[in-house]
Amino acid sequence: MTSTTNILVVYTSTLGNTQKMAEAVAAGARSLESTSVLLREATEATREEVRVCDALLLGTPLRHRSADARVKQFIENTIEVLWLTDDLVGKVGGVFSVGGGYGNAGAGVEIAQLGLLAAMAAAGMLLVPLPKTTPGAGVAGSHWGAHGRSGGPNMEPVGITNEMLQCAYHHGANVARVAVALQGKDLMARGNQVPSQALIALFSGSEQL
Ligand SMILES: Cc1cc2nc3c(=O)[nH]c(=O)nc-3n(C[C@H](O)[C@H](O)[C@H](O)COP(=O)(O)O)c2cc1C
Repeated sequence: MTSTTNILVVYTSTLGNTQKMAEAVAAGARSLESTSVLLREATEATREEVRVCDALLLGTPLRHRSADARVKQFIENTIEVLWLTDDLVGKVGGVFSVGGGYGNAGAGVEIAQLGLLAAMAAAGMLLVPLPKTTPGAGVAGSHWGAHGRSGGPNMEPVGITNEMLQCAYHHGANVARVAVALQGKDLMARGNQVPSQALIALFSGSEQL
């Protein structure tokens, strides 16, 4: 009997574009037979949902060259605490984002995506990049993850394209494939000292660990 691989997709969205990317990412993860996929808004997702998943796909709208505050809050409430308890070591991670664009500097895509990946790396997660072989990568690949651009040349809202959604779909499928391949394996060395219960309690707030 094949076991189920749990994929958690977390995002936030105000205008709906990041939600579309998240739904495409989730559809890609669902395209594998042995996955169970949970799509959650960042303010709704719980620490327990993150603790029990095998892979986390985290998506954000860009806000002033950085992640949206709701996604940052999600990181503080979940990844940061589970970093202390080592519950995320060896889980698989991937990221996606949406921005309005504006400017050849990429409007902060790499900085924002790397910020999300840094939180995952600190927690010991295995990060899945976005190779340029990915369909749609020519318009929606940053190498770090899938990125949709919702704005036109003058920041007018034009929405994201099917090609961008296609890229998000394949990124979701890639992350899920890696998680399925690693299912049940514990590859990372252990044995370093864990933080004190007092420190864990200080960081963990009211939600039960
Ligand atoms: C206050 C504010 C700051 C923004 N900063 C950026 C930015 O730094 N880079 C960028 O590409 N887009 C930026 N945008 C554009 C949004 O990322 C874009 O509208 C995106 O589609 C929002 O995601 P949503 O459609 O899921 O709500 C900003 C939008 C707002 C309202």
